[in-house]
Amino acid sequence: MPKKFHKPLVWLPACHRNLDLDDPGGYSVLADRYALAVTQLGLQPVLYPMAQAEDIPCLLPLVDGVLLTGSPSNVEATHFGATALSTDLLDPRRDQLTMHLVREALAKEVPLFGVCRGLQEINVALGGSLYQSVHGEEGMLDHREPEDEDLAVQFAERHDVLLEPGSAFAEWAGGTRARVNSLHGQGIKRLGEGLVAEARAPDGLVEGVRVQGAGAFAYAVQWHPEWRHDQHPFYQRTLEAFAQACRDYRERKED
Ligand SMILES: N[C@@H](CCC(=O)NCCCC(=O)O)C(=O)O
Repeated sequence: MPKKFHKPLVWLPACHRNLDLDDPGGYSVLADRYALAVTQLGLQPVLYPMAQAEDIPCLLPLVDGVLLTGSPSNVEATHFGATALSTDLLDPRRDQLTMHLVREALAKEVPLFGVCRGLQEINVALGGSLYQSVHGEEGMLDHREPEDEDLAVQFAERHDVLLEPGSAFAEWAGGTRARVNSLHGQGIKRLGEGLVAEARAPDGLVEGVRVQGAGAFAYAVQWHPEWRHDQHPFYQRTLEAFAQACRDYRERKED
């Protein structure tokens, strides 16, 4: 009898990039920092390349959590009733999968955590909308990273977030204010159905949400807790809470 793999499996949907212009086929990619963070939490990342929405009923039962990662690509504006900017880097295959995966993970009470683009995907999948260029909006900060700087600067803490008193975010942060990084041009405009804003940037932009009434862990953040999480207690405790939810989910599945 083959030994059952002991680590909870976490699905990290791929991004799709044309890394080699001589190879129009493109590549399914996952930034190692997400996979490494998941591994360091004692979980096993899985990618499922080429997975499509119709595969979700077969693939979702195989995993114990879903982590929607960030990506330089934008959620296509057509998903929230707007027109994509000509400058948008898009990833329609990722969108097509995650718009369904969000709803099915919530319906099946599979732990769900969204990071950056992942927050935006959850918001749009639940009927919300996005600012396409937060920095172009009156009174809003520029939330983009300094692209010409090295990664340590790009992912450095950039602004405070104000955390809802009594929220899980405040528990993980040990207070109602925390410093976070910021690497995004889109942002939540209208909240999706059932989302509760529990973290906001100084300009009021919603940067942390909870899915109200979710049967399992269901949170999303605009910042990147995977970045050097071992040096940032707020990031670490957020990720550990997701990991524990995946372990609990797996134990319930095995009962
Ligand atoms: N493109 C969207 C989402 C931004 C995002 O996910 N940034 C992460 C970039 C680093 C990485 O690849 O993980 C936006 O600009 O809002």
